[in-house]
Amino acid sequence: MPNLPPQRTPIVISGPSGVGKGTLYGLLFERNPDTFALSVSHTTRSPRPGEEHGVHYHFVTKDDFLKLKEEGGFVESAQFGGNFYGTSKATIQEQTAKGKVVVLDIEMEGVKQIKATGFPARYVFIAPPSEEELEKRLRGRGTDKEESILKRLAQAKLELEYSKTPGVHDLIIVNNDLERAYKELVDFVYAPAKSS
Ligand SMILES: Nc1ncnc2c1ncn2[C@@H]1O[C@H](COP(=O)(O)OP(=O)(O)OP(=O)(O)O)[C@@H](O)[C@H]1O
Repeated sequence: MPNLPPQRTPIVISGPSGVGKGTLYGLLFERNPDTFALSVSHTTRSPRPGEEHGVHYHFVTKDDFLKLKEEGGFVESAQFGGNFYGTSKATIQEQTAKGKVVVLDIEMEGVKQIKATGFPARYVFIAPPSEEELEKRLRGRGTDKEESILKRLAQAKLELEYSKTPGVHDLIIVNNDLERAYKELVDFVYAPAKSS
């Protein structure tokens, strides 16, 4: 039986690359089966080894991406590291219709766009214990070339700055100890619905 949270509002998880977002919501999915669905983004970047179309991303051509964007098919889209990324409305609607709590893994510009549209969501920011530790994790992960690591670290500084803006996020979790960070996430996600 799915362990459904009292609130079913989609959860937007953001934070610098390499901070452990995927690791954290991976645990959420694993420990609460059939409850959550990751919103699969569209991207024009090439798949990394092991990434599958429709599972990790919808891999599309630049032309197809721009056409969907023009049609207003994205709740957010951004260009990062020379590629386009976006979350399609249809993807969120399909998963919500299936009864899932949708989790969106979104970078900073996307967060700003979704907030501007007034899309109902709960915003969680994952912060690193320090910039040094973030660099260590990015290198330790072994998926990125040096140039990409440097770009991600520069972007991380901007994201950390933005995360300090009051009222942007409903919860900020410092991902130091993984189990403690997980507990903060799960307590937030399963918090009783607020009566307003
Ligand atoms: N609390 C933690 N302590 C130590 N290492 C961690 C912790 N959380 C995650 N990591 C490690 O940090 C690396 C980056 O994690 P992950 O790939 O989940 O980051 P991400 O934020 O999803 O990155 P991206 O946005 O680039 O996909 C991984 O090697 C992961 O195992």
